[in-house]
Amino acid sequence: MFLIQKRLICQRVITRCYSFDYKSYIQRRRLKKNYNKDIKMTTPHVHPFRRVESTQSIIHMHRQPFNVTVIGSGNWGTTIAKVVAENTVQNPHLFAKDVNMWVFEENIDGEKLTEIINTRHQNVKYLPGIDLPHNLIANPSLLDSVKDADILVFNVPHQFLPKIVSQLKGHISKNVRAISCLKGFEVGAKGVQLLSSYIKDELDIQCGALSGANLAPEVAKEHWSETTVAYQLPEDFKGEGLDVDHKVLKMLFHRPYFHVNVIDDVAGISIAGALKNVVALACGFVEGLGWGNNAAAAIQRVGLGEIIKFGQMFFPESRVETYYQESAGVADLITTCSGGRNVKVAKYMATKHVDAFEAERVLLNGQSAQGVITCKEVHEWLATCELTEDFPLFEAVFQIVYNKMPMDQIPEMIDELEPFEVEEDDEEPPATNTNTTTVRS
Ligand SMILES: NC(=O)c1ccc[n+]([C@@H]2O[C@H](COP(=O)([O-])OP(=O)(O)OC[C@H]3O[C@@H](n4cnc5c(N)ncnc54)[C@H](O)[C@@H]3O)[C@@H](O)[C@H]2O)c1
Ligand SMILES: O=P(O)(O)OC[C@H](O)CO
Repeated sequence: MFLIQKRLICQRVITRCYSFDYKSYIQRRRLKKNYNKDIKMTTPHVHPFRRVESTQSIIHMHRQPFNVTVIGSGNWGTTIAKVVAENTVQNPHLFAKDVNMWVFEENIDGEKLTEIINTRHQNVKYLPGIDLPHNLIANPSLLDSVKDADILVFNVPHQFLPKIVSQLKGHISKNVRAISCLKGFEVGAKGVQLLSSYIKDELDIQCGALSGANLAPEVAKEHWSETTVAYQLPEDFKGEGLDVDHKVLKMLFHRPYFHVNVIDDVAGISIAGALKNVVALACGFVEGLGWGNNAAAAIQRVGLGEIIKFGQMFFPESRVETYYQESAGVADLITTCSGGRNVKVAKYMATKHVDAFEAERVLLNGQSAQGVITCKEVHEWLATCELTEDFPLFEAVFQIVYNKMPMDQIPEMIDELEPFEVEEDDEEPPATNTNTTTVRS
């Protein structure tokens, strides 16, 4: 036995030494191992295209690395810009190092926010206390920030999106690709639209989405979390290595502390991300009323049901599995209902007896609780379809926020109990023998 083993080892060593280049074999194994680890660590020398023995590998193509611009610099906008800028430095073959971040300019104690970000490398207003990479360049001009971009990452509170998109119209090439990190809907002449579809339609560019259980302050501090990116290859996809695909997106967003799963269900992750903010407001109301964890859990249960129903009814292309399998689904619902801004605003409304806008003003220092706007958009859409009664929790949130409905009426509003009817049966019940078990063949 010992002899056989020894012979096998010798054979392997000989094969490695003489039949091919052992060093490159080890190198390839290392690259493959890193890639298979779902790119847990990204280094300048490891990217998915280099290990592929393909003539279309990115190192053979005549394309410059992708330029990335982040549009938005709020709490999440700045956090995602940090994530992206860390990855562009580490993957110079794939991405241009400098990342432009469009900043809605404002003065902070006499200084421009863009100047503060570019010199002190902190967004002192929207992400204080977090050091930003030096290759993240704040730019107050929207058009200048996008002029060389291959990839646009949209990340603004969604009420500002239409104006931004209208300014961009006519200035963006069809070959640009985009990811929307926004949570909300656009309700207008086209009915209810995903924000990624809105961007796609308005700018004529392919757009996916990023959404997950991602409270920005935790991601910014590099506490581990997961997210979901969803993207569908466009009809004019240029090919691997020449265009944005799932691998490129993973390289752009995945960090050791921010684990990315890339799928193609753009609708599923966007619906879940938008609607969980409405559910979080309801959670905040019952928390503010002092009703405790059971009430919050009940709200989340009903809320998840309405989220899935909304998806199935209006976006049948969304997949039910996404809601429970992906970070963008139930995980985001849980984290937002535990510690998000929507729940804080709603709790403050309940305890201080102020409206949502006053609560936002007092608590958020210019940030936005997106559920406040989303519940109105959802109500408008459901009212148009005469379906408000089918979504009693969403409707209750709207009525509380905009029509001062008392919060303690939520349980009655969402009560689903059907009246229990006893069926009259005149027939004799069949004789049963409780000691026997019927085995079906
Ligand atoms: N913050 C989070 O934890 C988080 C996490 C995941 C997703 N999101 C989503 O990301 C999106 C962006 O959220 P955020 O947290 O970055 O924003 P935010 O709530 O921090 O909003 C502040 C931003 O809005 C900008 N702003 C103010 N007035 C403006 C105007 N007139 N035009 C354009 N911009 C203006 C400010 O300059 C600032 O950049 C939202 O849809 C949100 O739901 C947020
Ligand atoms: O702070 P919120 O309530 O806007 O929620 C933040 C994120 O959407 C959580 O993923």
